[in-house]
Amino acid sequence: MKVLKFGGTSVGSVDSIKTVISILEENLSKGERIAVVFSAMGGVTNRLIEIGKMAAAGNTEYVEFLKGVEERHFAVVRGLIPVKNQSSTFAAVRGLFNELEDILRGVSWIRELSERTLDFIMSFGERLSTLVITEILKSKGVAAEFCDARQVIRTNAAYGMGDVNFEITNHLILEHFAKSTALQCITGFIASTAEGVTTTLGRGGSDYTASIVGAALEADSIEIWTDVDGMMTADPRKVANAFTIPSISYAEAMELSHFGAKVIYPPSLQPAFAKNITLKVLNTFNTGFEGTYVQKSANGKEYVITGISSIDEIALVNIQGSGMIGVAGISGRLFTALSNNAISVILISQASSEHSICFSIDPKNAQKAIDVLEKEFATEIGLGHIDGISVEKNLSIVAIVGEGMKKNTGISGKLFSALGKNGINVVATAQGSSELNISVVISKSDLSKALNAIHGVFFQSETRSLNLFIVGVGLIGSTLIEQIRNQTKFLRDEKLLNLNIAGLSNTKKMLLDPDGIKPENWRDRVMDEGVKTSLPAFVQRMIELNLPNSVFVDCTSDKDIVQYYHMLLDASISVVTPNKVANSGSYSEYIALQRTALQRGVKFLYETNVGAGLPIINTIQGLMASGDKFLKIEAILSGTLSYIFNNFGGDNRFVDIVKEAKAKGFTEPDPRDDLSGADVGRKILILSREVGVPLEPEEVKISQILPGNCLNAPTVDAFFGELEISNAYFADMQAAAEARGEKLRYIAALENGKATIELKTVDASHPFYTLSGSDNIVSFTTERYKDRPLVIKGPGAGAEVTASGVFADIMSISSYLG
Ligand SMILES: NC(=O)C1=CN([C@@H]2O[C@H](COP(=O)(O)OP(=O)(O)OC[C@H]3O[C@@H](n4cnc5c(N)ncnc54)[C@H](O)[C@@H]3O)[C@@H](O)[C@H]2O)C=CC1
Ligand SMILES: N[C@@H](CC=O)C(=O)O
Ligand code: NA
Repeated sequence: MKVLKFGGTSVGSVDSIKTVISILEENLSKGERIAVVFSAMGGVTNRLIEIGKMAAAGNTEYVEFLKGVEERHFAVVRGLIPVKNQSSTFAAVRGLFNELEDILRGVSWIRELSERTLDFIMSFGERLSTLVITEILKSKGVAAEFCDARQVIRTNAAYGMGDVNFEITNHLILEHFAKSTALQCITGFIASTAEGVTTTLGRGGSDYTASIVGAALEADSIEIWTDVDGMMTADPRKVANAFTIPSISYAEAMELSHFGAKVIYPPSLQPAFAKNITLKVLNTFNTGFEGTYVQKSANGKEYVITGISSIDEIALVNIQGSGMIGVAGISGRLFTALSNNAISVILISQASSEHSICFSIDPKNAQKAIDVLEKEFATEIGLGHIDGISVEKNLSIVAIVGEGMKKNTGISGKLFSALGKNGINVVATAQGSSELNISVVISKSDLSKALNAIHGVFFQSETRSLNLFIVGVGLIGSTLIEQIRNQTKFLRDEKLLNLNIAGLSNTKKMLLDPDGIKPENWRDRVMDEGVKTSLPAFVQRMIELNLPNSVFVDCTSDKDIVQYYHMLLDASISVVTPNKVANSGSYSEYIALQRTALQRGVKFLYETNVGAGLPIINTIQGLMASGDKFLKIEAILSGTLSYIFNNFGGDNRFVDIVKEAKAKGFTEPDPRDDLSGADVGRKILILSREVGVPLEPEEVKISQILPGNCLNAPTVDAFFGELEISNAYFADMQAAAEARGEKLRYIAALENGKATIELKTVDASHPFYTLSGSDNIVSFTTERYKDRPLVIKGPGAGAEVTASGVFADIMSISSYLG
């Protein structure tokens, strides 16, 4: 025997009822004995309540509303019963509506709607839907019988939530089913008292009916047909990556539902659980899908936790005082007082110091809880043994649930680290000794971020998302987006990582879209949908969006953008940038950014500040962390100048080589920054700081290679004009070096705490002699690399190598966030 139950949306329209009929026919065709329970058509119960209230208020418009309800049922009859068989069903439906109209007329006359009357009015929902579907089945030749559950389910007279008398009910059900072999179509949700007065079963009522019937008949299974793909790992409206849980235990289902999962209401399934009946949650609108099995013990678990649940809005009450330490009975009195006042407690936490107890409740009970407790502990408060009672609102609870917690260690570590890395503060926490659930109380504004971050770390085999906000889409920014585009498939398939570009800004327009801006059409979208660029608004919006795993990518050379880094890091948003401005300002600024990132548990990464994609900063940080000491750095740190000195000579004009370097994307947005030595100055300054020498910008000694007229040119155009007329100056310099068999090299050095940059000539024996293209070279002499320095060499400027360095920084954040 199998019991099937179809919910409101499953029986809500002609089309969905067609599917229901075919599901039933398929079961019958297998020769399986089944019984079926129906809810009212979707929305009808609420409509009937509304109609009842309108009638009680003397609002005669209820008549129109009732017509609407009637029409929905008529439409089903017209749509699914052959014309020749329709009239008797129309008459039966009309008969029920006549009865309902009479009652409502009475309600409107007396202007009173008791719980008892409301139960009776609501009963029409299930009676109508079940009647109509039974007739449809009969018209198709199925031996079906309408079963009014009021004949077989007995409750007391607690209207709105009747208490079932199982002894009598089980007996009545068995007796009823012994009488007939026809398919029983049972009205969900309703029951009656011994006197025959109609009652209802409360929340999850039709599931309860199925569960009561299934348990009484000792069914092999119960199928709950609903409008979603079973129970999900998290609320799919909040977590886009949520997926169906294939198998879940009764206990887990209970825990998840306690924390708000609405697909099934396990307390109503208790009778079935008690008889060990397997439950399946299936989707009428996706019949091929496996759905969720709910069983005594879940099998084949792939993940250590089963699901994540939450309560959107709770209040946290805290009671504390030195007089509570070691005093027995305080918590007993506390919770008794709450219980006597019908205040339900959702979560309790007490530190072992016994100095305080906090618990969470529905916020609508917050004031009542304070009043009750202030009264209960008036004496202790008066004596100062209890400091007082405080309430914090705008909080949410997130709970991870799963039997896997009993067997595995490190689960709470993983939970708290996911929260920590996303800057989510945990206000209170509780773990039951059943080890089935760990709950955390957090700020309501962090709820969606927390759910997504936690879901990401626990359901690893699903794709994780990193949310990128890219400002500046010039050479490096646009190349980065292109690289992301080319890697999207690889990262998704091989690394289970989704790089979601959630924001983009150029100097004119900006666009933020948490659902992602595709790298294929970002230009069009920013142009068409973007709004006028405002950096403060961009940053503000990012912080408001509060997406998990957010990364701000600054691909500008803007000096003012840096002021936002603090704000971003402080909001637990990582920052990745090739822009050197932040790290080459004052030392205090540099160190403050490092500290903020550290404190907030996020990353500030800038490998491309020096040598573009070459692993220079990472190498230093690795050596420093492992205790090496830097004695000397010698380096060529300008891709532009390297390119110039590698290619200038012969018939080439200096100005043309500079223009070539610019065209190849080696120069700074303003090439004067390269030729003036300013860019190299920033780089050696950053290296100094990384190796622990706290220099200020003005302490870097830069010797100029440019003649005064070029150096002082007011605009980029004027600068190129001056270069045109200064060719001889550079040509002489180059020729002199060549004559000696040497090459011009602009070398930065750090030694004995002093940073210098000089134009030198080197002969063939010098390690810096053989360079080509935009090569950078860095030589580190350290205590460990003393006799033979550690050398890093390669292209140190250009779109591809720089963008890939930025990309690598982004990837290292993704592995950090796990
Ligand atoms: N080109 C290279 O080889 C390397 C460049 N870098 C650094 O990368 C950064 C970008 O360089 P490129 O892409 O070559 O320069 P670029 O000039 O091509 O791109 C910078 C873009 O940022 C935009 N921008 C400036 N301020 C902005 C703001 N407030 N909001 C939105 N957009 C803004 C500009 O309009 C421009 O489109 C610079 O900081 C540079 O120092 C670092 C290493 C190597
Ligand atoms: N303009 C810079 C680019 C890298 O930082 C250079 O030429 O090295
Ligand atoms: Na680098």
